[in-house]
Amino acid sequence: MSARVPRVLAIAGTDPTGGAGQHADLKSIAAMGGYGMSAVTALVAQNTEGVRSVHVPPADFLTAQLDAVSDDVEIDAVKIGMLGSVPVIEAVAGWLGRHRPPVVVLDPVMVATSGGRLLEPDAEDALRAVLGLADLVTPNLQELAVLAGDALASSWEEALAQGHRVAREHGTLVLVKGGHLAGDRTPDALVGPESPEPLVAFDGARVPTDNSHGTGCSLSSALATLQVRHGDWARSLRIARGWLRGALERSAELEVGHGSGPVHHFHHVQEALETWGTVPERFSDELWEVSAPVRREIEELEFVRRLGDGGLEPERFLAYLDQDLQYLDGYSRALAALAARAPAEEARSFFAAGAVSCTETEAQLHRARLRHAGLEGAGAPAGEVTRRYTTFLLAATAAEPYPVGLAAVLPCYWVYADVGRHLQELARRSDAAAHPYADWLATYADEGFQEATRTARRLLDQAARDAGPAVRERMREVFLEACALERDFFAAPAAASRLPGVVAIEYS
Ligand SMILES: Nc1ncnc2c1ncn2[C@@H]1O[C@H](COP(=O)(O)OP(=O)(O)O)[C@@H](O)[C@H]1O
Ligand SMILES: Cc1ncc(COP(=O)(O)OP(=O)(O)O)c(N)n1
Repeated sequence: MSARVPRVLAIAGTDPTGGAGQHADLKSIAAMGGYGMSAVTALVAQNTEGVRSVHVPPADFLTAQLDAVSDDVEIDAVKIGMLGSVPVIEAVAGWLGRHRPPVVVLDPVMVATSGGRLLEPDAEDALRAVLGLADLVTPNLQELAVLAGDALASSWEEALAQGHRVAREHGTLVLVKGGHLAGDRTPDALVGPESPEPLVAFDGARVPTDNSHGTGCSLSSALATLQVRHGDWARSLRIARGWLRGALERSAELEVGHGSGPVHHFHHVQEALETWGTVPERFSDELWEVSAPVRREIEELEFVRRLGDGGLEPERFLAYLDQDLQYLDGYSRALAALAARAPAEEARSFFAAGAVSCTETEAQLHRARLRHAGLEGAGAPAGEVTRRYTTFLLAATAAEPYPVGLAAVLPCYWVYADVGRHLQELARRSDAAAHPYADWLATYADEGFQEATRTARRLLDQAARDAGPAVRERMREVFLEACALERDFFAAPAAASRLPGVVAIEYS
């Protein structure tokens, strides 16, 4: 199973009421955990009661949309819906010839259930001719009959036989769908070219609802997304069917339109949304808000601006590194003290690992860089700010309640990560041909560091939930004090003291 978010492109028509076409596709892709994109084949004036008119933009313009996406984005899957006309089919086939993504699902849309034609009659042959470009074709019963060149199947067995014929003729998988069967069952089956026996078949009781607008669109785009994740059509279909069933069952909650309404694509996250409304705001959000002025001051510091645009003198950078190395020594001890006092295993392991990483990973990086510049680490005495900051951290983590100690160490994760993002942005905007600190700035963006910041923040929120008002107030004070010390630390390399071996570098 792939853990990456599937990037799925829907090539389809529109539905301004949001229930079918690419609107349904985008919702379904997102509901299945994918990132949805869409290229418009046709603009359809329709609602839950029917199709009023169709406008098909020039096929060249569709090609331009498709190229714009594929020139920029790696596409994991494509879902093709309404194509409408021969030139559009040819444009999509031409593009697929140039950029075939790993998964292609084709829903051969011909007629909306509400009645309107969505494929010109003379385009049926052209549509048949491109079926072989897809990995999976998902016709409803009427579309299946047209593709098979047969009358509408009057039984499920007949539908399966038609599905097998289409699969064999075009060398693709066919999903035979029972949504339009008479009766109270809605089976679906995957049929391949080799055997008339379905590869997998599912059955279920029909959901008693008229809200089935866009079920075919939704199912096919969900399948495209899930297939990227699982690489197994049977598994993807089982998951998609379960989800779609819930979407049909909860469709009445939407109250959209007077006809056959849309399904509830996000029924499965509804509960989470309801809970979100009642979850108290995170304490860390409050801390972040009150620290905004200090963070702005940090961004405006000359040292930060010059580090970002690459114009910082190397000596000042080395002096900063030297002090940071000494700071790391104190920070590592503070994290170890916090680990010792952490009430639960997760926090204990997290801060203990942080203490080790300070000495084993980060300090080594600093030392290597200083060595590269001909300096051994910790050349200058600890500056006044370095001493003040580390003393403060050690006192907070050793002598104050655990939540307060946590509030003291958090800015070094969080403010540093935030400054890092700002520095990266400055570096992107700078016109320094070769940014002298690019590799250093890249370490700020390291995903491991960002993840550690998120964990530290979550642990603080946990600790704040269990703390009384007095401790929370103290957490606020200490957090702000640590932010101010972060600011002073970034400001210090502009001031005075001497790093041995470096020309007149001063550090306060
Ligand atoms: N009332 C219903 N209850 C349960 N499943 C349904 C219902 N209507 C459609 N489905 C399911 O929705 C999916 C789309 O099927 P179908 O309606 O046949 O296609 P289309 O929307 O393309 O006309 C299929 O998986 C089908 O089994
Ligand atoms: C723009 C557009 N594309 C496809 C359809 C048909 O949707 P489908 O999912 O096949 O479901 P029904 O609405 O026909 O049941 C559409 N209406 N519009």
